[in-house]
Amino acid sequence: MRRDIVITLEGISYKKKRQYLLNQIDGRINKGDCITLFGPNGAGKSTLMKIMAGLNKPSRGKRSVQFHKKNPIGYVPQQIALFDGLTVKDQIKYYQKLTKQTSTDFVEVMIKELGLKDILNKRINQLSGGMKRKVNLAVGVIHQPEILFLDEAFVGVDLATKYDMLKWLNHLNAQGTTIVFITHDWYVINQLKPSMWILDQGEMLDQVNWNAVPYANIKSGSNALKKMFDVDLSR
Ligand SMILES: Nc1ncnc2c1ncn2[C@@H]1O[C@H](COP(=O)(O)OP(=O)(O)OP(=O)(O)O)[C@@H](O)[C@H]1O
Repeated sequence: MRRDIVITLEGISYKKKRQYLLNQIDGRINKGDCITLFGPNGAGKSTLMKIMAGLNKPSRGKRSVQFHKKNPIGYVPQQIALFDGLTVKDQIKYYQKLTKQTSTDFVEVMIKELGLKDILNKRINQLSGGMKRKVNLAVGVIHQPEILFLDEAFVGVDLATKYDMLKWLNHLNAQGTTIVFITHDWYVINQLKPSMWILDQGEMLDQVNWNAVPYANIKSGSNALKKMFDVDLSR
């Protein structure tokens, strides 16, 4: 079955201070895809994600999008962007209003699935780092985006919290939300079962399914990238 294309990237390059941070990246994201941008520190993952999300303009190349909603993108940044003094409940209400999300059903299901009920009346500055990540995810998807970008959304999250977040993401993906994420966590990759776009030093080396990692073409990659693959294979 042919699925709708959401984003197409053709020959995307990104230059900063005469240095190419991304070089000739091609790719296609279809509706309902789950994709991880994978590679060592400094590979260019966050830079590429920002271009995909329309937050950065490429120096060269073309990004085409086919969106259907008015507010199609959800972007959960590495930095937690919440108001310290607000309660979780008020935080959710604030973003609900801001994004004109009128489906209280969706918000209720999210609160239940993400396990936010017990912390609704807590202020953000009373929450642990992992709990803040959960709330950060909740506000990032509150408007039911067509495509969700997650830049290292699981840093410092314990396994129980991760379980809730992954269950919710799998649920959204099964409902048709396209997901693109960055993580250094193999557990997260194994749970979300994504296609892996393997990046190193601004180059796209291969695109493989998560369970075809042993066959990925990383020959021209750095030692750092090779070590990352060794870690997986020796588990
Ligand atoms: N504004 C900028 N000016 C100059 N260099 C930059 C800028 N932003 C990023 N870089 C450089 O571009 C490269 C890619 O950065 P990017 O944050 O995209 O990598 P990443 O793969 O997401 O890394 P990490 O896993 O550490 O988050 C790095 O070498 C970084 O130092």
